[in-house]
Amino acid sequence: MVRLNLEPESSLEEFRAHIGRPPQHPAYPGRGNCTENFPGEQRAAAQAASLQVLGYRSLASSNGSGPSFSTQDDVPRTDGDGRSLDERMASGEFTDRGSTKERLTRPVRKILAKDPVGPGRGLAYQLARIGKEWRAAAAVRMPEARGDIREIVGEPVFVPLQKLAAIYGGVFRLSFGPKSFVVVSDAAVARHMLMTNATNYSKGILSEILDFIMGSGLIPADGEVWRARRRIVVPSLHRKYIANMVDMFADSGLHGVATLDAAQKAGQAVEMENFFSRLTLDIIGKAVFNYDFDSLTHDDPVIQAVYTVLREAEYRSTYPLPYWNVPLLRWLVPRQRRCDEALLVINSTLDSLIAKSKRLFDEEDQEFGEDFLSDEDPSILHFLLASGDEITSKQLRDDLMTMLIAGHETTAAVLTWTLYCLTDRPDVLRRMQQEIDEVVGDGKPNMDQLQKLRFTMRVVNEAMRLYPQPPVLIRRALADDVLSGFHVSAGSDIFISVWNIHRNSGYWQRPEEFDPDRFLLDGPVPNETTENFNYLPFGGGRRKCIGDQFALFESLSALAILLRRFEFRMAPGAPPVGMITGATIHTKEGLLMEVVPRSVTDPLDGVPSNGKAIDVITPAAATLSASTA
Ligand code: HEM
Repeated sequence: MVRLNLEPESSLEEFRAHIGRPPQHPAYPGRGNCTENFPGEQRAAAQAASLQVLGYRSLASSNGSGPSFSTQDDVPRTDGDGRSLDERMASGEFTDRGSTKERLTRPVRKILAKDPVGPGRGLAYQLARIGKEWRAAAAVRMPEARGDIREIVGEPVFVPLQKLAAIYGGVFRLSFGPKSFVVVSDAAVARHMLMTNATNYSKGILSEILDFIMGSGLIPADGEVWRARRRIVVPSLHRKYIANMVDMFADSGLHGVATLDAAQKAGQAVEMENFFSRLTLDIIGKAVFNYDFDSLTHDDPVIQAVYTVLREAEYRSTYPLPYWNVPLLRWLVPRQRRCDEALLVINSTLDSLIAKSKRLFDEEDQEFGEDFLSDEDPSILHFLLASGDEITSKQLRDDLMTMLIAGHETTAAVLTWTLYCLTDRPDVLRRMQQEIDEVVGDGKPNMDQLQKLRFTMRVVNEAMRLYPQPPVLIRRALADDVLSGFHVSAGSDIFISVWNIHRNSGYWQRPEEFDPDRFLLDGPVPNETTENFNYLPFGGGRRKCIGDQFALFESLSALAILLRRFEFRMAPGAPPVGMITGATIHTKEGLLMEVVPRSVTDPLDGVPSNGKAIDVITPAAATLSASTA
């Protein structure tokens, strides 16, 4: 049961008037309409309309007409009085009411003003004057939504944040009792935090949550440790390394083809989120430490351990009480014991991989070029060892673990949501297949070919706009700052909602629509710079993703291989896809698809190839309907 009590602290209209902005918020044009000069009911209706504009794409149900798209619960969450958040917002309940003190003293002022004799009227006048000051003070305070932490526990957090941003604007405070966060949905503010004034922001809560798993790896690290590690790790993903990896991407993709073939022959639908999770785990294992999880074929304790800690990190990021910091509870609570056991499995596996790589490196007896590439071990681990950096095993483990996690579920989520976006856009799918047929055909896609898949790339770019992974970036202010005119104190925790920025009708036309053509085919591949920080799929500034090129080539390769060989349709009776949040956006019920071999004619020689895979490495074994969670 959701108990919403999100009460604004100051008046947005007053704020806008105060700083002389037009009443229509530039980032949320719908807002201006719904709050300006409207009596209550009209305002409520206008708010409802603006929520619809910002609301969710509601696709038809999955039985043949596409999956339905829902929030965490398919039934709208309701308050104690039975009303949903949407209904309560539409009723105008959250609309700003200026200063609370002014509001509370207003009835007294009115009574005093009726005093026929002088003193009451004098007091009323004084109260009115003070009330005006209170209202003026409220107008420059950051808008504030107050609530109950339970409202967002278990719900995809970016969903209520989008609704609240529609009311409170591009920068507002979200408070739960004594805890509060600043929510940023404004591209200019994001640019300020990520680039112009990036040194003022640390990873804050994220470092605290990820400490048990990534230690001082690049994602949670801050300050000098981060600077030193970034300088050393970034060169490991150089262009020659990625070119080297492209062949491995193709081999893994073809391994995936064999798995899908087997599922299809057995008449089984395939849960594609799970499939992509396994495919990208296999790829990142080889890329980072030359380890073949082979999770497409089987489950083993290491894979289980990886998922146990991943889910634990997600659980901790939304659980209000960090009881796992209490040693006794950590031992008493079964899920915490399981997590500790999983960490032991992972750490000892990583330690033995590091030892093996060191051994190989010592035996190699060869001079490396600047790229430190080795045929025997082309991994990032080898690079880090060969580049001669003095590094502790613990730091090495933290770096590897960070890249394993950063590069795995993000790419899996991008592929999952790309495929999802295609489920009701056969026209887009056909154009991709045509491009893939012409450029790659049945072979293994190489780097040159992948670079020519310009339309396929735009499809991935657009899927990352609609489903950014992660949907929210987390920061903590190290010193006081001013965001969009509002004072933010040192120590404030801040969420940059990439989801909101990517779906903002002030930045994007028809923001809820999947439209790969919004990015010009002959233009540059869109990124935060080309799109003026309205588009942040890989973040921006000095903490920008270091694996963006790796991930884009990996995604293109997987799509080129799979879409050449198969048609993907929602499986009959598949549950609604839904969304839940973790570090990335997960489906709620999986993306259950029917996989049908594709019949194609090779555009080069006109011979039907039936899209058969060349060089299938391993016969398929896994049934991919089991959840990895
Ligand atoms: C499509 C896949 C991927 C997406 C969407 C993605 C997204 C992101 C984003 C948004 C950030 C910035 C986080 C922040 O500012 O708080 C980030 C950082 C990072 N990513 Fe990626 N990533 C992907 C793939 C990869 C891969 C394949 C690797 C490694 C091989 C990787 C390694 C990292 C690392 C190490 C950081 C931290 C950089 C730093 O703080 O200095 N990512 N990623």
